[in-house]
Amino acid sequence: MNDIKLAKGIYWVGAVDHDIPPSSGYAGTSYNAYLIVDEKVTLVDGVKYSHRDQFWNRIRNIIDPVKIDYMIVNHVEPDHSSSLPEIISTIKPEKIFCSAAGKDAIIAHFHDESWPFEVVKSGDEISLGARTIHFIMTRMLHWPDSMFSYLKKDGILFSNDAFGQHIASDERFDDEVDIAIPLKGAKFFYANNLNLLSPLIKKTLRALEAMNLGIRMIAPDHGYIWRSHPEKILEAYAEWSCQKHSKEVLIVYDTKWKSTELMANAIAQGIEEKNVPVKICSLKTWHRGAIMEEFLTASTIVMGSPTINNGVIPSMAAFLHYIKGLKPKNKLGAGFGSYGWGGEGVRQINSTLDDLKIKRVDDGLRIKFVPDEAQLQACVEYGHKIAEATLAFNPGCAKD
Ligand SMILES: Cc1cc2nc3c(=O)[nH]c(=O)nc-3n(C[C@H](O)[C@H](O)[C@H](O)COP(=O)(O)O)c2cc1C
Repeated sequence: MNDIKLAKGIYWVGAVDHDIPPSSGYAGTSYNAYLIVDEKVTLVDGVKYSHRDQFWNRIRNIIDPVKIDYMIVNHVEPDHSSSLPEIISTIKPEKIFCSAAGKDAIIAHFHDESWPFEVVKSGDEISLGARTIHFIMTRMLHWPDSMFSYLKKDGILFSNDAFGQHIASDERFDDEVDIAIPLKGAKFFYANNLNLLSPLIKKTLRALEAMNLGIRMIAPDHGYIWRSHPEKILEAYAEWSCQKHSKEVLIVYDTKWKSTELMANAIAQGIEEKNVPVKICSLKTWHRGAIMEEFLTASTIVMGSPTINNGVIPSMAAFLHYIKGLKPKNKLGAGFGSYGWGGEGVRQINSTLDDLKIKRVDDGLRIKFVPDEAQLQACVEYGHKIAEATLAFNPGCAKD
């Protein structure tokens, strides 16, 4: 097993996981942990318990684990911390550095108050010998305990889940692959985990800039390490947290007997006729996470559902619930669907758009049972209207 070095004396000692259930919406991930060999040998974060063998083998390849003095816990979510009891009992660290909320969360997970906690706050520094670590609290990004650890001499920011990507790969660094690959993974991660925290992310990015740290590398807890292009992911986060988007429409729908599908296709035709890019995402084939990844940078969402039992079809109900939690801002929306009698489905879509303060094109388009030629033409014209509203929609950067 070859050592994977970020810089002299600084190693990746994480684990790659190809065994993620398809329900997650991504094919695999890595749990990134880091080892700094200095006078005080320091471990930054752990890995998921199921993948600890890879982690221990990597560490043993470099040093006897009992020689580790310090443990830093940047984030207590179990994919990084479920190996902690075994790590602590094996290495018996002199100190465990974490935030105040991190200490609470570690105790609430593992119920052992005797561990040698050393609570740190923003601006605190510890010396490892030749190197110094500077701590930056990033509360609620994305858990209350989250913090960054910045290795000053080497300019490496250990950023826990921020800037991460759920990708299982043989390569570890952004410069070993096409940069579009880690950026796409980071976009999925942001859209599905962080979008609701965008105001806080903007604030954190501003604070990081003001600190003028001279970051040379960003080492997240998942996916590729931003070794050569840290500026690319910082720029991407600045754009995503502003909820900047291109003029593009997503049609998200489901159908039982295909009438809503006929409507979706005709609406898409109308949008295309006005030269606005459009993607049709059937909830039967698209994972909600992939839809949110697209929606992060698309201006307009058009959601379609038949009315089933006085509401939307269950797959759309699940999607509306999901999108509500992620709080997209600065967007335009519309609803449509086929119905038999009451037609409440479109009203339910409208109500979610209103709750999210997504600007509605209008009250939506409903068609009784199966659309005929004239009704399909009305759908094409509805597509024209959505495209025109999209072209006229220029909201700028989202307000905090
Ligand atoms: C189980 C079931 C429940 C339904 N409940 C309603 C309802 O409460 N209100 C309504 O307007 N239509 C209701 N419908 C009728 C459908 O909305 C109608 O068949 C519609 O055309 C289906 O659209 P689709 O072809 O896109 O699936 C129901 C249909 C089914 C199969």
